[in-house]
Amino acid sequence: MEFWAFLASLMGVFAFFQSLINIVFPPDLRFASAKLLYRLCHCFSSSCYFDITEIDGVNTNELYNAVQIYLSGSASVAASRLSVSRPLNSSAFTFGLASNDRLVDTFRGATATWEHVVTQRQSQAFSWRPLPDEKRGFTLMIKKKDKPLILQAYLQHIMDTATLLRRSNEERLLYTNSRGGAMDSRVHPWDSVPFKHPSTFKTLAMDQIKKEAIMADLKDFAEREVFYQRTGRAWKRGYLLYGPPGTGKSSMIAAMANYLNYDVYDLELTEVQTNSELRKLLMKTTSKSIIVIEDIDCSINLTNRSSGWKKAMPLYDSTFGSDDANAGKTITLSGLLNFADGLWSCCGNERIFVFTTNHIEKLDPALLRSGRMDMHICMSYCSYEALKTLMQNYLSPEDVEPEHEGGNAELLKELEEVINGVDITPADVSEILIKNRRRKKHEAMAELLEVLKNRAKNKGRGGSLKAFEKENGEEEQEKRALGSPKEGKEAANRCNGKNEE
Ligand SMILES: Nc1ncnc2c1ncn2[C@@H]1O[C@H](COP(=O)(O)OP(=O)(O)OP(=O)(O)O)[C@@H](O)[C@H]1O
Ligand SMILES: [Mg+2]
Repeated sequence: MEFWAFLASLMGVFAFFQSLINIVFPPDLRFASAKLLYRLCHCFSSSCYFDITEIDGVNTNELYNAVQIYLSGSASVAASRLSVSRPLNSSAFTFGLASNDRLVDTFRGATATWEHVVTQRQSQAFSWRPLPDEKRGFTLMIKKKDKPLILQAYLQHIMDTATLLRRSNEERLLYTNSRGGAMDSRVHPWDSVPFKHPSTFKTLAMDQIKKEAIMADLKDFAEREVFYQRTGRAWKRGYLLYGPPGTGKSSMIAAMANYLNYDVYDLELTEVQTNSELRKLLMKTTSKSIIVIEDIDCSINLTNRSSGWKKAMPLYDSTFGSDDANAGKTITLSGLLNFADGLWSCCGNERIFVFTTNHIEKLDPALLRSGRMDMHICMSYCSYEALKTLMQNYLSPEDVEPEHEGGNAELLKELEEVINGVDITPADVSEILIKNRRRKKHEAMAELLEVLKNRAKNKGRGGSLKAFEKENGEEEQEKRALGSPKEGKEAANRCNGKNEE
């Protein structure tokens, strides 16, 4: 009984104080005073907080991704509750901090507490820019006294560690631009899968001098951040790969990516509607990546910027009005050049642009002009040197050594003589070797020789690539190897092994 009387009097006191607060602080004032109280507490608090959200305005926040990777390393040992995932096609498990869970990290004696904050986004009735359903972010809490000492260095340490972790996992990604597929394609315009192309410079069949020049160029690019900064140049490089189908242009891109450990962005230009869309895609690529536009002559008409070219371009045929009327509504050559070369191309660092084409003669001179693409690389028909690489790949290394016991020397000599007069792509040679791989090695080589001889007989061509190379001497060869910019038609003729008209 006494207990109930006590409880009743306690509730009476509570009600009295509540009505007193209501009288002294009207609702407006109450909110303001709560805010004031919060600020006061904050002033006297010894901690400070930083929010790192997944989406920063329109851009994906690179720091958020870096924190996620960085914490995934320590999360697996330190956190009590983890999210574990295995991305599609990936070979590794990824640990992450579960929603609203915490993890304590230390850096140079200072303590940093991380919290992964995931909240539901309020449903959007209509939006020009649909956002994901969940709002994700990390909150970093550190002591105020540590702020000047560690903040800059700690965040940089996170970025560097995340890069290292990603590279050591060798989980590089192949991105492609999605359209209409994903609901949030405006926020995440790139879809990605792990990049696992096995092509390397070792397996790539081409002339050794050319190959080494390209590798040296790539290495030089990747190692010369200071040079680019000192000379005021954007840290990017452009390569134009041209040549007949099946000569290894795509394989070369994969070899480049594997050599430098870069991600690959395969840009499908026909999926991009406007120049501004192109710019946005570019903004959402990461550093240390290769941005590829394959078959550039087919993706967009780049022969001429005058009105004549539109007729030839089914993609734009009906949609085009006057240039002015359509400015900004369609993708144009100048938009593409800005993408690869203009101010926008510099958002981000250490990026390589690669364009490929089977028809260099169709490209606008603006795209070929000196300095636009740093290197023009002709991928041409199979030379004897390239043939040897392919035989090493598909047969065995010893088979291409003439002095090898059991001797394929005769066959090799004949192959060398015949291939000089035949235009055969590495893709065709690969096919023949794959088809015959179950047979004895010398039988596979004999089969290849047979095919080459037949081709030489049927074609009876004089102006093969090799003949052309011999005619034009070493100097010309070298220029072509490094691809000094030149008119497209001229370059195409050389690459196709024809004499200039
Ligand atoms: N230079 C090469 N070295 C090694 N393999 C090659 C080479 N060229 C072609 N191949 C083989 O032929 C296949 C097709 O080559 P690839 O796709 O790289 O040619 P491409 O030049 O990109 O052709 P396209 O112009 O049709 O896109 C590859 O899978 C590879 O096995
Ligand atoms: Mg290709």
